[in-house]
Amino acid sequence: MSDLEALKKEAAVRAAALVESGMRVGLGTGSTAKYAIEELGRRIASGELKDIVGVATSEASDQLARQLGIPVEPLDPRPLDIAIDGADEIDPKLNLIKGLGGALLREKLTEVQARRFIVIADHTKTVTHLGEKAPVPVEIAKFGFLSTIERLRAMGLGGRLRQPGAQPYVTDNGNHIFDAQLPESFDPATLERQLKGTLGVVETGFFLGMAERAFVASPDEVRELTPV
Ligand SMILES: O=C(CO)[C@H](O)[C@H](O)COP(=O)(O)O
Repeated sequence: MSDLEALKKEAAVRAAALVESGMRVGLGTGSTAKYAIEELGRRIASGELKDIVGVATSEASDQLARQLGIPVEPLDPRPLDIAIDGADEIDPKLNLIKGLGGALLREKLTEVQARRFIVIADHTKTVTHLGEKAPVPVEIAKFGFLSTIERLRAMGLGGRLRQPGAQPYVTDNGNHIFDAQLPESFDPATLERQLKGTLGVVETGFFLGMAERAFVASPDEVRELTPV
């Protein structure tokens, strides 16, 4: 395991330690969230955790959780006790960019319902301002997606349709993703509102004011961050 992977796992184990028997838990998506799901599976297998219910934010996490003996249920209106997930960027207020893994819609639907939303990451994900390193993924309806992209470009956004191969990327919800390059200076909440008001946009990768704390692992220590 590389040093970076070891750091991601360390952050994930710290977050998974917050899960107690009987909790309903939002299960994130991505390479860091995978370590948290594995740790929950380990704690269940050892008898340390009982009666956990997971709500998975992607088909991949659903499958992994079931393989590890974590009971999985669909999202319903009941609150979740906790949700644990990775992020692509984390600013000092714990505003996030998420969705480079493509699961932003189910992640936001799940994590907004969690009493505690805990972010896990290695130190490369921390930024001073959102957009420093990552684009913001914007999930857009497949129908008319080129027209939606025109509307996004007309707002002054650069970026491109996510297309890893011959065909555009398709999310678990059957939509496409436009990875929008963010301007030098912008207000995330204003841009989020504008994007959500744009015809064809399903959801954005801005997760603003949602995270309670983050476990961020650096080579020296795991730092526990709360919004500044
Ligand atoms: O938002 C996500 C998936 O939609 C992931 O949480 C995010 O991309 C971070 O992934 P990783 O832990 O693999 O760096």
